[in-house]
Amino acid sequence: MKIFSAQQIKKWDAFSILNNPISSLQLMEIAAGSCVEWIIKNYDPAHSFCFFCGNGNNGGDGFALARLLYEKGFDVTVFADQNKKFSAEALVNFERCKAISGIDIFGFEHFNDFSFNESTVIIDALFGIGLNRPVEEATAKLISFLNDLNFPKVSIDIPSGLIPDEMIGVNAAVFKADHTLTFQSWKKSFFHPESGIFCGKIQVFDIGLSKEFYTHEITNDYIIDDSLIHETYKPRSEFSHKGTFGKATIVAGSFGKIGAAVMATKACLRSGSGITFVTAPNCGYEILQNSCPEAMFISGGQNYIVDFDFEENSTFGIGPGLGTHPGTETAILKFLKNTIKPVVIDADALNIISENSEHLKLLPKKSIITPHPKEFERLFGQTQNSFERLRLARQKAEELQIFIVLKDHHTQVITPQNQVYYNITGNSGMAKGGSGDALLGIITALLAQGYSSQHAAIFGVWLHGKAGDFAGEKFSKEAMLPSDLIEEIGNVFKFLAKKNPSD
Ligand SMILES: NC(=O)C1=CN([C@@H]2O[C@H](COP(=O)(O)OP(=O)(O)OC[C@H]3O[C@@H](n4cnc5c(N)ncnc54)[C@H](OP(=O)(O)O)[C@@H]3O)[C@@H](O)[C@H]2O)[C@@H](O)CC1
Ligand SMILES: Nc1ncnc2c1ncn2[C@@H]1O[C@H](COP(=O)(O)OP(=O)(O)O)[C@@H](O)[C@H]1O
Ligand SMILES: [K+]
Repeated sequence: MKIFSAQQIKKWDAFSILNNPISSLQLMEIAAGSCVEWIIKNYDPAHSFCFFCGNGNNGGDGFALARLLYEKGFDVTVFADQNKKFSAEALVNFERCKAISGIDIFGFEHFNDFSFNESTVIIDALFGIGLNRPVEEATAKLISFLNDLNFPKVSIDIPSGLIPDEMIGVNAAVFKADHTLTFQSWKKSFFHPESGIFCGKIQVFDIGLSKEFYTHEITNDYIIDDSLIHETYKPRSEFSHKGTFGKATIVAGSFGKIGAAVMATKACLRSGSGITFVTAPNCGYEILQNSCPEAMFISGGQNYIVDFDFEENSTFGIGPGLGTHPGTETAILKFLKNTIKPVVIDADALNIISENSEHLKLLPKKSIITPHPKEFERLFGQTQNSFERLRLARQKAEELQIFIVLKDHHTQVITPQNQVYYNITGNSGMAKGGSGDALLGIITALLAQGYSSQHAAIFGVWLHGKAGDFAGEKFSKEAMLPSDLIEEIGNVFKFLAKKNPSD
């Protein structure tokens, strides 16, 4: 699914109004109507709703929603600033609200005296995607007051104070929602940790904006959604043999970190690799042969890897638990000098590369690197925030002609063509040592099976997150282990096969 900027979303609204038999006011009514449906499903009529509406169209959504909820029998109170000019659509909906005697409307100055009760739900319709300057002091105070109240909080379209495409300022006033009910598409700031933290759970409602605009409007930002995955996933042909699904070699482990090699190898085996090798130090021999009997062991040293050979037919995934011993460093750099085939690189292999910027040039074109934010910083330098980090990643992916998998809550896959794919599977149960090792194994297996680097990276992060979600459901986010995630990979493939009409 494409992600558009705030400017593009405004163009999309305008295009839809111009080319479809629909007015701006009708769009607002549809938007408010979809919020009502969600509220009815989630809150019983004993709840009372307290609206905070701005003077733009986001406020207009709020007024329309307040009226529709009142008509459904909910208790509704509205706060708004009648001294400031409303947008045309906001004014119409404000007047419609005002005409209903059962809806009390107060000025913002009265928010302090209002008696909120236990059943209150706060609706934030102060600012939407039209915020174009920092929130003024009085409104910032209101937002801070509301944030301190211990009631459920719902934002309309975007938490007020967030900028849809950019980093927020230091100490910016932002409404902290439990739920964000957004229209037509995700906004970029929902994915980034500094701003995403304000959104709570996100619901996206289709309000019927033009499909023609969506098809033709150009963007470089995408969400990895189910339809993209179904297009990417290649079911296995029954007329096949182990050679059909490639050879993968995991290079991992050192004394005390053989577990990393086990997890990467198991994840690789579970993700469909035809023939799997693991190059590890001898101290891991028995552990690996016992835990991953399907994988063939290749010795790379005694307690850490000091040598391993390039093998033309194999796809290499290198890094988990390697350590950064000078012998290992020499082995990794020698390998990279001798290979031209795309490789998957993570963890200590990235740390070794980051010691000298010249090493980056050894990465074969179309390789996939999977840094977490700290590893990214070691490789490419410090950035002030995740938006800036992403900009730098785009630049580096293009410069080096590699794919960067920037790991995060919403991991980003950055292509050499300057595209960004945001992942929306995965959960905080994966914030545990070992999750990254599993990801390396998954991506290596997909690349070995003939998926392109782009597809292996995109499908890999989605699969990893989805398996993490399945494991979280089974064991809880607290208790789930990266090993449980690996065990769930099979259920993700079953889920895909079920949805695939050709199967
Ligand atoms: N038909 C449609 O288009 C649909 C639109 N929809 C809804 O409209 C929302 C976008 O509405 P919007 O563009 O009117 O702006 P909004 O987000 O309400 O912003 C506030 C307005 O206030 C102003 N302002 C800006 N910054 C400010 C500040 N710091 N402090 C004070 N004032 C500030 C600024 O005006 P200015 O003062 O610059 O003239 C701006 O116009 C969108 O998020 C969705 O909810 C849906 O109904 C679907 C159909
Ligand atoms: N809160 C979270 N939400 C979603 N995914 C997460 C979260 N925390 C971690 N992950 C995922 O888990 C993996 C962690 O990788 P990494 O930091 O390299 O761990 P390690 O090297 O310890 O195995 C990444 O793929 C990351 O996206
Ligand atoms: K809002």
